[in-house]
Amino acid sequence: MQTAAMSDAETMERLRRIGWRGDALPGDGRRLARVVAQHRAGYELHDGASLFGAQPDGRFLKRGLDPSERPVVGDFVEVENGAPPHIVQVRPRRTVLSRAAAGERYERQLIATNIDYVLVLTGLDGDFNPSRIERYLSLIEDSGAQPVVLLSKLDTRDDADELIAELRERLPPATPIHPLNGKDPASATVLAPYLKPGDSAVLVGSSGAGKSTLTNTLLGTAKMATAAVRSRDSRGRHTTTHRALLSLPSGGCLIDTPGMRELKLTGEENLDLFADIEALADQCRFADCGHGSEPGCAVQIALDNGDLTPDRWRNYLKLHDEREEQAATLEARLRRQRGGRPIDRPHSPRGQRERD
Ligand SMILES: Nc1nc2c(ncn2[C@@H]2O[C@H](COP(=O)(O)OP(=O)(O)OP(=O)(O)O)[C@@H](O)[C@H]2O)c(=O)[nH]1
Ligand SMILES: [Zn+2]
Repeated sequence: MQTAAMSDAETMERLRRIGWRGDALPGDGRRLARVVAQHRAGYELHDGASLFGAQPDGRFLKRGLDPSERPVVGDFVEVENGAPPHIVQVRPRRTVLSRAAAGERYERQLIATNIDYVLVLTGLDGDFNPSRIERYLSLIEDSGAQPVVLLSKLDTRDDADELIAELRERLPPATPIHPLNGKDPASATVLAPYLKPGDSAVLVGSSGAGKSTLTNTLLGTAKMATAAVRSRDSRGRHTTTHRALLSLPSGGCLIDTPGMRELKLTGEENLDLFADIEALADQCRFADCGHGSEPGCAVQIALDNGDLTPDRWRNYLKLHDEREEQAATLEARLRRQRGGRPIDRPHSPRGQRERD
């Protein structure tokens, strides 16, 4: 009995280092593992001790199954031993990062699950772009994961304080913002609260922002290839060799999948960060106000009296247009697929026309 209890405790300890927070281990000779990658040929799993390949059970392959029920990166799954091992069950997810996707019908595509913190990394160099950070935040909203904004390359800029202050003004007050030097271990210690045992984090941001550099600093070794940034556009080359799950010395883990790195807006993200502007637009005299020269336009009034800054309005329009464009592309594609019949559009933020 004693040995069995010991080995359960050890198993639990190992699983905790790859982000497991539950307490019940599966019986029936099954074991628990985490999905770290998905290939055409099957899944790559990690059980806290080693990586191994696995196939999904037949029921996951059934046609018509809601794709969100299939195992995805980040999932904790129960595995039955065999040659090869089989995934027989997906454990309940604590968070779900997803994006809109075009398929046979309009649906969400899962990017990763059981992520506690999304570390949104932006360089304080030419890469610095507050609107892009806002767009990342809108993607993370409703996922259950907490966004954390990281500003790298603090050491390269004398006027960083101004940029940071500007950003603090724009972002929701609860969003943590940490300026840092990704090459300096002392500077990266601000991340400790997000990388405790049982925590899962992902690092997202444009190429060259410093993801590999920061990851190496957190790992305490130079395991990932980093490339010199071309000075003209601050972009690095895509040199990261793919490793999906990294256990950090601090006890937490970092999930690093190509899908996460390519996190993009797709047309269904909500615009809650601009809820104040949406509320303003609802007050325009005309339900279909274009917010140009219409009489009684609440947006123009707010712009005139300074309640709304031109910058924020521009950002809103940019995000809005991007979203509309993506939704339209998606709609056109879906319409082609179903032979020209119109479909229900994803919810549009410009609902004024429906107002009476
Ligand atoms: N001075 C300074 N340079 C940094 C910092 N973080 C990253 N760099 C440099 O920026 C360049 C790009 O960093 P990477 O870590 O390769 O960027 P990445 O986000 O992983 O890029 P991809 O692999 O293309 O996605 C490298 O030359 C780093 O040395 C920092 O905080 N300060
Ligand atoms: Zn208006």
